[in-house]
Amino acid sequence: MNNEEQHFITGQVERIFFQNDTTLYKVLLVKIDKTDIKWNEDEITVTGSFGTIKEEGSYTFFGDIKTHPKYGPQFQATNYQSDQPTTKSGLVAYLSGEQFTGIGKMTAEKIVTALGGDAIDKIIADPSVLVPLGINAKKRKTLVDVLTENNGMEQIIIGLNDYGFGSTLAYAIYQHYQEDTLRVLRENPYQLILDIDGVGFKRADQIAEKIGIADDADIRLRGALLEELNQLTQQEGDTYTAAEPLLNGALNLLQQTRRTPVAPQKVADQILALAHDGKIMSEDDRIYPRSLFNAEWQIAQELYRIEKEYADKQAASLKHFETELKHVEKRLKITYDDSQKQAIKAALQHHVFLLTGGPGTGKTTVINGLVALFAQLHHLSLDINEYKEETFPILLAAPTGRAAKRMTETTGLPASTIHRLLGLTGRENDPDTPTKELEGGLLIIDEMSMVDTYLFRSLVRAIPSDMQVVLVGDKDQLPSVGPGQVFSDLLAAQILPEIELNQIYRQNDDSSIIELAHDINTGQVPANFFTNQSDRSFIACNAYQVPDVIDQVVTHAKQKGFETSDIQVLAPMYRGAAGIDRLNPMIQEIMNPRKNERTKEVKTQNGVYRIGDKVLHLVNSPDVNVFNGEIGQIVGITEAKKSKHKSDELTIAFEGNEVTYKRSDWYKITLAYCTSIHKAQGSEFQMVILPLVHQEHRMLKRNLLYTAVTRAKQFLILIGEREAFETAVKEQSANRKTTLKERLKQVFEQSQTMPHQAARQLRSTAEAAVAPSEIPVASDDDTTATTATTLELHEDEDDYRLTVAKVASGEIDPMIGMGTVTPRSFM
Ligand SMILES: Nc1ncnc2c1ncn2[C@@H]1O[C@H](COP(=O)(O)OP(=O)(O)OP(=O)(O)O)[C@@H](O)[C@H]1O
Repeated sequence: MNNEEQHFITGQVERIFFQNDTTLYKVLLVKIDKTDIKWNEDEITVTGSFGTIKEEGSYTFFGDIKTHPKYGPQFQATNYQSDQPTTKSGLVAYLSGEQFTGIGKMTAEKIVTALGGDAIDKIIADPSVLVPLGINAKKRKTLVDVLTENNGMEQIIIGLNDYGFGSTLAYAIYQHYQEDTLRVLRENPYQLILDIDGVGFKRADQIAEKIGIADDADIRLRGALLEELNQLTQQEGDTYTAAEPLLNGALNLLQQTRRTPVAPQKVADQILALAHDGKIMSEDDRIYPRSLFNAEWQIAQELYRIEKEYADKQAASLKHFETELKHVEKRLKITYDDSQKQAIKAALQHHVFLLTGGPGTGKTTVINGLVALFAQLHHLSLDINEYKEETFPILLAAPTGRAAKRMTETTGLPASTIHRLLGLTGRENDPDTPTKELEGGLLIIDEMSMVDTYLFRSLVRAIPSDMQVVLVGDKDQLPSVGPGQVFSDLLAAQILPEIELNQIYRQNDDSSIIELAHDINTGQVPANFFTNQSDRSFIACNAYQVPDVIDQVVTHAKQKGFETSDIQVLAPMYRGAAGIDRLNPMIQEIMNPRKNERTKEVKTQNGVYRIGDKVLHLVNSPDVNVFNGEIGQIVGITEAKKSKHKSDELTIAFEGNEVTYKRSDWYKITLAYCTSIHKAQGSEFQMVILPLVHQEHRMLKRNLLYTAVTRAKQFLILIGEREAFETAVKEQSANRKTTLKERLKQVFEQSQTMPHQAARQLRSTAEAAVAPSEIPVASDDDTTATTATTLELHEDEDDYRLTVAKVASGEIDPMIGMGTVTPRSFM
């Protein structure tokens, strides 16, 4: 319960105005019997998280009156109880009601006469009380089932309300544990950290404290360690960490929530215990979340399986490669250079082949030639209409919707996201979710640099051993948002055949952008970097001047006829004077201002949305075929009173796809006039405007700048501080900590297999980490003392955006499940 003053309303539910099927949130109209609030009418709207609510049922709601900005005063319930009928007639009416199929008034009367006013409690406690009443087994079963279901769920929801969970989380928790919910919460609330997306250590610890779990209880220390291990790997994109940061981080987390120091030795003991139980894995001085440890091994083993099983099989006969390729060249009107030819040949000869190259080096051109030649050699038609019953034998996929669409456009063949290909919804909590097995002869994956460890593991598992696989990407681009750097590890291992294309083709005399990108990659600031060219320019200014300069540039571009979709501002961070949050509303005012009183707009805590606004989708939603990073345009606004769902709605057009978002879905979108560079991976724009300033020095890395620059098709406008650009060119992007390369070597060269227990050297590592001088112990007046690692911002700021959006929309409670967001994120 919260600490605010609690009031109550007892009454009958007259109508359920609204209920959300995927949360427990409901809006009810209640006829008041009794209350301690001042209210002049006999009805009131009550909102809150409830289990099954029956119209005409009698309930007591606890909470307080709150004024909703739109709907006015309502009673916001933090908890409730069902006032079961206790009068004889009330009970009879209830038990002979619709939900008790087959129970008539006579039977109900018989029960109430025999068992009295607390008949329901008696039946739930011991169903055999019905036997002497001569009620047949079928009816007895109905009675017991319906009563336990109604009451069981109700008790659990009431319990969850008691712990302060909002409707979305309460629903997720109930869905996961069902009737075990309250037992899990009582026995080990920290279990929720592992099982429920959105519950973090702090939240679980509040519950644990309430139910008296000791400061140094093993489960508490383990909860902190597991959360810290996940945070450390997720934030940095690593697949493992070391004992020392893990121990320090966990100690810090433990101290932050309860302020009582815990002996480092006790926490170190729990690292050992977790490793012993196989909950975390360790090897040498590395400590892995179990799922990532397994995923790296499985990737290596699956690739080995594919390679080995294929070795005996006959690859396509390449006797007449040159002649066959000539036909293809003629048809595609191209002459492949030597390395492109080699790439096509190698892809046809090998089972798994890696192709990398910078922008404009002909990767797509090679894919086209490969597809054509593969079809020619296997006598396959590339006309999709000829495959009515059978699956199309060439599978093309990319990690994002937009990259998949580009593949379709450039090859003329169907391409999908990897998620779609595998039948994943993107909402899977468990990275180990089983997927479909793939069918076909050739699989080509583009934009491989964006594929993370988990997704790649799912992909390779689904590949049958008679399928050839070609992985295409640009190794110098930013790595995936999720953990790992799969593509660069695969290349670095030098186990699988690979070719790098170096010759730049997409270039004419006027274009200097691609050349610039390649220069950036060498780590040299080119002499003409800050000199204006026909297709790019540099405007020097400091962080505080950036918005003004962008204002002028965008206004000018609009006057010149550039459309909203042509102009893309890309920035490294959300916050700061030159950050995305500052720039988006400003550009919105230029590109899509409020024209007059009648212009429709809806307000959110993050600003306003209008028809015509460019918006970014922040999560994967395969159910509506919209993916993380896709940009759409608002084409409709429907007010709640006119909408079927009684919620304000936005209709957004994505390429060839219109989707309606209820207000509760708005956390999935944000304005997209300016987006993060990470979100722009896999997309290209006519004009890219790129502000970089020194304030963002943590983010200024070569691969970030390279990725941003390579998004520009026609014009590139660099804005900001010279030294920020110079830093970005010079700062080699730090490699992520991963061991996929080693696993590949272990499996391919030494025939090793994944060990079941890897706690070998952990004891000494964990003990060594317990060096008291290195452990920050917050003093009483220093609740913010923390290690550098936990306060560092995530390289991928997009997690921040999603979390803030969720908080703003009420989807998540700001106190819980902060994910990668740290306290500083909210400053
Ligand atoms: N051998 C070649 N001869 C002539 N033109 C070529 C050759 N190879 C590629 N090109 C042309 O160069 C341009 C870029 O090629 P392509 O799109 O295949 O590169 P890419 O590596 O896929 O680029 P990006 O990664 O930027 O999409 C295309 O216009 C293509 O027709």
